[in-house]
Amino acid sequence: MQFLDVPTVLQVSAVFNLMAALAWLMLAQAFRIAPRASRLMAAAHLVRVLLQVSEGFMAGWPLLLRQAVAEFSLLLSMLLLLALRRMVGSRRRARHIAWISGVGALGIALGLASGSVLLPQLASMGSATVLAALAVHEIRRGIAKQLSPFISGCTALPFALLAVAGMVHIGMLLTGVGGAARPGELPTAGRAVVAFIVTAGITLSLIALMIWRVIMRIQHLTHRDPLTGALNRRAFELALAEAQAQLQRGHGFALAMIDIDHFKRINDAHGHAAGDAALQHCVRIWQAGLRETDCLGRLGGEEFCALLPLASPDDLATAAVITERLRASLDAQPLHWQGMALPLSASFGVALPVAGDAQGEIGLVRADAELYRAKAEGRNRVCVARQLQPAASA
Ligand SMILES: Nc1nc2c(ncn2[C@@H]2O[C@H](COP(=O)(O)OP(=O)(O)OP(=O)(O)O)[C@@H](O)[C@H]2O)c(=O)[nH]1
Repeated sequence: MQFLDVPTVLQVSAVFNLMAALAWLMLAQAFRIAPRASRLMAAAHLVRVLLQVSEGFMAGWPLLLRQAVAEFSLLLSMLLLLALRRMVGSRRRARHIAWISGVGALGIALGLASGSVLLPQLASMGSATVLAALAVHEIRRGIAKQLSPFISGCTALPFALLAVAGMVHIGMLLTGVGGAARPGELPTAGRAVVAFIVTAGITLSLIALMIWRVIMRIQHLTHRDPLTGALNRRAFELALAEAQAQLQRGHGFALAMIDIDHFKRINDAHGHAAGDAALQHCVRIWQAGLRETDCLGRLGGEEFCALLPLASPDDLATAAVITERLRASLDAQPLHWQGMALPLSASFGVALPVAGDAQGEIGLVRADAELYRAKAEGRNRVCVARQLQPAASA
């Protein structure tokens, strides 16, 4: 790549990093989008800018100092992994990142102390490579379920490239092939371009993750009840209409209407906050008892409905078993409120939907009638609708 001027590539890279840092800071400060993750990203880019800009000043510095700045900065720029974890909503603790970075930093320090040129480079590149591989894993775990394999693959690609480039670099350091750059020396044009492409790719990947996160947040706000996290009425009605459409294709489901028993008493005796906590408690318990394919909606107040997909369209017995499990689990787990255990129970009405009822209203009315019966028969029970007989053909 003789036609490429390495200092120019480095300058372009520094300007790119500076713009990216400013953009992340703007997202954090002005738009308040994922502020902590955005600030971490800005910091990671600024480290790279400082490194690239300071190369001119460092020319007269002792070799040891130049090498320390170069290797520790590389490790520090991997701060972006912490930002990435936030964006994909990783629930695992970040302790392993601290361990890998700590071992890397120790390796760099020991290498510098021993006067070796190779060891600090191996330590920083080794830990950066492991952290990049870890980033690929976090992306696959965090978003692969919600996005197509192509999109999650594209998002993970720059991190995979960084891991591969890191391994190649380590190989070159160990074998001496390709004359790995000594600290303070300019990299070859090829390396400068690869570093720039990987940096730009990682930035684009993180921007894509940020957009995905914002979309998920908007979806959550528009589809979920803010108090309990269950689907709101509108989202539940959409899910029901979709399930009705699937019914024509032979995919059955059941509806379980739910109403918490004597809920007013909780509000009256312990206050509205206790009532809110009771609603959250119930939803937490029911969500834990439902499968991923089921959905739970809050239709209003203390009234909920569960939509339960069935393997066979007439399988009312399975729906009754699932609903009974929901009833029993709430009955067994009182709400702990200000040192008291408040018993809670709910009544349930189960019915199958009716074909041709596009919005599922008939199914809801039938389940509601069973719920009414459960209340009338003493509450804390499940009542199941009789199966409708298919209309006799003419
Ligand atoms: N804390 C709280 N209370 C709510 C909320 N939405 C509705 N409520 C209350 O829920 C209560 C519903 O009471 P009722 O419809 O009489 O029903 P109930 O006391 O559960 O009696 P049964 O259904 O007959 O067992 C009312 O007091 C509402 O104010 C909410 O979001 N939070």
